[in-house]
Amino acid sequence: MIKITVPATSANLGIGYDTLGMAVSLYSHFTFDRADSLQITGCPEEFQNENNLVYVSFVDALREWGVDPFPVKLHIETEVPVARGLGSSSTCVVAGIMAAAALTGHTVDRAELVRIATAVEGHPDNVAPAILGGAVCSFTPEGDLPRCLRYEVSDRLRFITIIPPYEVHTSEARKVVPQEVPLSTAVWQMGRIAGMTRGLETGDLDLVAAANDDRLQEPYRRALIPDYEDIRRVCLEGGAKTMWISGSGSTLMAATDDTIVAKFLQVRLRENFPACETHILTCDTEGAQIEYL
Ligand SMILES: Nc1ncnc2c1ncn2[C@@H]1O[C@H](COP(=O)(O)OP(=O)(O)O)[C@@H](O)[C@H]1O
Ligand SMILES: N[C@@H](CCOP(=O)(O)O)C(=O)O
Repeated sequence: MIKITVPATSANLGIGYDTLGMAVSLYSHFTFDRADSLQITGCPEEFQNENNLVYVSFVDALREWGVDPFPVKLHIETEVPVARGLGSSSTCVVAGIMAAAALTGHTVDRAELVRIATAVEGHPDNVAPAILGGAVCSFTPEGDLPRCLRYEVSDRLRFITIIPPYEVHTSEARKVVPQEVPLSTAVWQMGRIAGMTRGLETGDLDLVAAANDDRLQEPYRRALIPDYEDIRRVCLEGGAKTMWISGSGSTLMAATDDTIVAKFLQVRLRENFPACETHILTCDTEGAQIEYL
């Protein structure tokens, strides 16, 4: 039996649509064993069948390597909520591919994992940090494999994560993002992406806040999150330096370098938004892990 642990991810980091992402300290655990028939437990009933994204990714990876699919017993224990912008789908994709390798004795390195996972997920910004840990900037050169630039994130940073009780499905949230932008918008984004990665590395939250001013997706996606303005106000008044939509939402992520501010802000958020789940997270540095049980 094998156990695979995959961190949640905050994709985009506001400014880096489909490009930046960071692994955070919230985890999904998946145990797999060979079985006579497919058995899936620990997830909503609607996912307990062969269309389960973990199993679909498992089968895709096996086919990629020319191996016939076989049934497994899969148990899921997750802290990562579904359709809230914390990369639950990526945890499933990464776990399925890693399990396919582990149960067949196929050796895969992290680059191969990122390649297959990006093909399944459609964009690399969640799967790359889920696999590598840290913050990752990824892009795919024409006809080539995805390239991932991994950044250490300062361990002084805390990410106050506010998870509303409503879902935002990534497929829907992608429809509200304009498909074309003026050159001035492209220029606006480019320098800020470098500012965001440098600020996270050095723990310079003034730089992170200056860089976190997205014009590609956040102005359009706020409307999908009814509490966006109120939560942002409480976060900034409560001492956070900046806040972004995590992935495609509905989760919002605020940053501070002061653990006391983080705690006070969490209390204030819980009072003001009792229906929201809140966590104080750090950057996960390890990425996906496998254990043989
Ligand atoms: N435990 C799970 N088992 C199977 N599929 C899951 C599970 N968790 C999430 N998913 C899949 O991921 C989808 C949510 O993905 P998405 O809308 O991209 O949001 P997220 O930000 O959570 O990744 C679900 O609709 C489902 O297809
Ligand atoms: N770049 C994607 C990221 C989606 O992340 P998720 O965690 O919401 O699945 C996007 O912004 O659409």
